[in-house]
Amino acid sequence: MRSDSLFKEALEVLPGGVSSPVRRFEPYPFFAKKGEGCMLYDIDGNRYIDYCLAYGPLILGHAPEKVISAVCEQIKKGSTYGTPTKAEVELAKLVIERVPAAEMIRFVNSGTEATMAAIRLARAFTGKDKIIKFEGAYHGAHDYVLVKPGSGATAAPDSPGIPTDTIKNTISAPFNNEEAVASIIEDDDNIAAIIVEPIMANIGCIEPEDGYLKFLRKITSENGILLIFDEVITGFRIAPGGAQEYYNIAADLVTYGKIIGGGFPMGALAGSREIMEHISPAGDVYQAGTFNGNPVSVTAGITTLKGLTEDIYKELNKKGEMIRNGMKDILEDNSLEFYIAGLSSMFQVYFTERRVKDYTSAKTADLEMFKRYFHGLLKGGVFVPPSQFECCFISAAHRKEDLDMTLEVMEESIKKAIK
Ligand SMILES: Cc1ncc(COP(=O)(O)O)c(C=O)c1O
Ligand SMILES: N[C@H](C=O)CCC(=O)O
Repeated sequence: MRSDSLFKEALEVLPGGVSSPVRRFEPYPFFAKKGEGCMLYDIDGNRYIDYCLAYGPLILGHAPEKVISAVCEQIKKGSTYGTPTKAEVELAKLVIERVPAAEMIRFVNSGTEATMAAIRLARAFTGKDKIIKFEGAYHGAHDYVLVKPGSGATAAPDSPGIPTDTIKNTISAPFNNEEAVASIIEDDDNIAAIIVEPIMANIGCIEPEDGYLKFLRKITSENGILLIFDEVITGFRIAPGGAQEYYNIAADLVTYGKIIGGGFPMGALAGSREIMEHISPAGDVYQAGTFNGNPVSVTAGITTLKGLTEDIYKELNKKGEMIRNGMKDILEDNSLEFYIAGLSSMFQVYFTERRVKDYTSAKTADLEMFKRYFHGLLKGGVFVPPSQFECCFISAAHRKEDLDMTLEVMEESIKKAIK
């Protein structure tokens, strides 16, 4: 069966034909058959150089041998136990070694669960109710954070079904704007936490301006507010210690997902002992999960973190530079207005004359042009996330020849996309 027919069947049984909204694109999404290294294969016989990488977790590429063999060994011994395991302790130590501000960690099943638990913990710890999040930031699909969100919810924000009583505790602010945050805090002494994606990767890819994260650190510390870094994407991607290491800032709480599970479902929240010991059963902030610390995901996480050597980070940075510089050259040669964003192994292009620094400037991008660019890439065998408001990722499995080929396809697709 081909993707077009399978999509018709899927529409009958899955809302919108997919299991997560971002996966849908027009006229129909391709259905994956297998992934290998940096390549993704569909059931129609096509092969794509993959820069979506399942929206970030696959930093070592698809099906890395060491991860797969460790997971297979684990599965033979059981898939879940409902008891503690030695592996959880090992993974906790691996994270804590890499992230100095993390002294304890709770494993959960997704980034959504991680941010939900972190916000509850911050509220309990501070005795305050409200949170500040940034416009266009995405922290998962739960009620506390679906206010001016990014990712798939950019098109239809502020989902129905969320009580107004919940939403009133979530204040959204423009990113990279010190005055906006300062004035919210000045007017309201009931703020428990600021939650921030240190690099906003769910509205494309937006970096913090110089000093912005330091400003957030300072204003939160001075006002008894916890600073939560949502590192579901940046964690273990831009440096072993994530954005905290990259920007040299210690957050009070940090949330993880994606890479920490080595391609299997997992999330986590971490922080100082003083804060984390409020989580049940050490403390009374309830957090629980049948699959928390699942041994299969934990095994994949351990193998992945151990595989992320210094050399791999250096290579990832180089590959990112190569793609970003190559794209700049192509766009300049074609006299297009554009903004190339990203660092390390993250990148995105916006077809706009504006410098993209927040939700409002990101929204000035030409979305029709992006659509044509996306379809051109797909036709040429390159898969990036189908939305302007997602980030592209490079893995350790991408080789120089894959990047060269990608730039050729990008050039062709951009030429065709210009109207
Ligand atoms: C920054 C960020 N936080 C939280 C989430 C939610 O993670 P998950 O999809 O694993 O629930 C995501 C992605 O989905 C994310 O990019
Ligand atoms: N942008 C989201 C995560 O980073 C995409 C994943 C999803 O919601 O399916």
